[in-house]
Amino acid sequence: MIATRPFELDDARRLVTAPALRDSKYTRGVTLLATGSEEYPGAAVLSCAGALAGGAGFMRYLGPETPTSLVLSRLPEVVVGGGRADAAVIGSGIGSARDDARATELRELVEMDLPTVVDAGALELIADTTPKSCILTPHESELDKLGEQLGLGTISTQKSGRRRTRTVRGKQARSVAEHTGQIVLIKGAATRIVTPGAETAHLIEAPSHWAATAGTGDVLAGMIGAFLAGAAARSSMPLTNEEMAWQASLGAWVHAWAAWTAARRASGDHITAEEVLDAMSHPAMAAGFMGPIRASDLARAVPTVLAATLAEA
Ligand SMILES: NC(=O)C1=CN([C@@H]2O[C@H](COP(=O)(O)OP(=O)(O)OC[C@H]3O[C@@H](n4cnc5c(N)ncnc54)[C@H](OP(=O)(O)O)[C@@H]3O)[C@@H](O)[C@H]2O)[C@@H](O)CC1
Ligand SMILES: Nc1ncnc2c1ncn2[C@@H]1O[C@H](COP(=O)(O)OP(=O)(O)O)[C@@H](O)[C@H]1O
Repeated sequence: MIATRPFELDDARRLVTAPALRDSKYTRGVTLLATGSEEYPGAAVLSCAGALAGGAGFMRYLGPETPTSLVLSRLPEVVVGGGRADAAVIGSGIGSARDDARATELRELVEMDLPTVVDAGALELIADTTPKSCILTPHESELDKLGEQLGLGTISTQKSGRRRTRTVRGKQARSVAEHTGQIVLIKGAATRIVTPGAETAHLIEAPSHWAATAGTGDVLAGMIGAFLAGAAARSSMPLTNEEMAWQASLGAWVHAWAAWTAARRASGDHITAEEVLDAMSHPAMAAGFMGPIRASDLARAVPTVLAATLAEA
């Protein structure tokens, strides 16, 4: 088992910032999203919703006609078209990045010195590019595929029991991180963030399992993009791998608590930021009536989690 360090409320408190007097939409970070496709237009909306919920100062969306008009009709805050950005999110809702009309732009983003979340169909670009400043966000089967493309073997053949699968998955994420030099965030009930060269991975154990529904990974990718853009815009130097990994971990932690908050709201209860803070302070005791959520419910709960995190300690 690789060594892990749980990501906790105090870590989130250190990382989440509120806008200050001199801030503008640009200083809060510009996020570029090249997500969604004619096949999966909904993922474009969900990833943009994740970025907006995470507090993006300015969002650009680059994509084909159907997802573009869907994004504009659902989220008029988003500006359509490419342009200067502090971070990017690519691949969510793209079946195959190699076959996508944006393939050239996607490859450029993978190889640029720009913090970039590489999700779903864009993961297939990693094996035949020279990636730089990327956070790879595979789920288990995408990690397996990526390992295979990189010549590192698969995990599916080695599955035997939950604990063994987790161990093997952690090792596989570590070898992809070391081989590519990029950060790997492996999604699941437990999410791990592995940084190349770092001994310890960050670990987020979800306080509920209601996030296990289609589209929540798209929300996560967008939210991490917004966090990266904010951190990059605040910094006078390019973000280090370590700083990027902290933002990815923050994204996974906020996402897990947003799922918890949305599931509590599904019971009909009005859950305040104060109650969320109480649950986050004593995660082992977090309880209450819960019910099914949609990915968009999760995105809507993100601002409450951020408000709870920003409360005075
Ligand atoms: N609203 C939107 O627009 C949405 C768009 N989305 C977008 O869709 C794209 C494809 O993403 P994806 O994760 O679904 O695909 P993929 O990487 O192939 O993994 C497949 C995994 O599922 C499993 N599996 C398959 N069928 C199964 C079954 N019947 N019952 C059980 N398991 C089954 C299969 O397991 P296997 O059988 O291979 O072991 C494998 O583990 C991507 O771009 C994403 O962003 C999503 O975010 C959703 C919302
Ligand atoms: N059993 C579970 N418990 C808690 N969280 C889960 C569970 N299963 C999946 N998740 C979370 O839900 C999200 C699913 O992402 P992903 O697999 O990319 O789905 P999609 O492509 O449909 O968006 C991830 O953030 C993952 O950590």
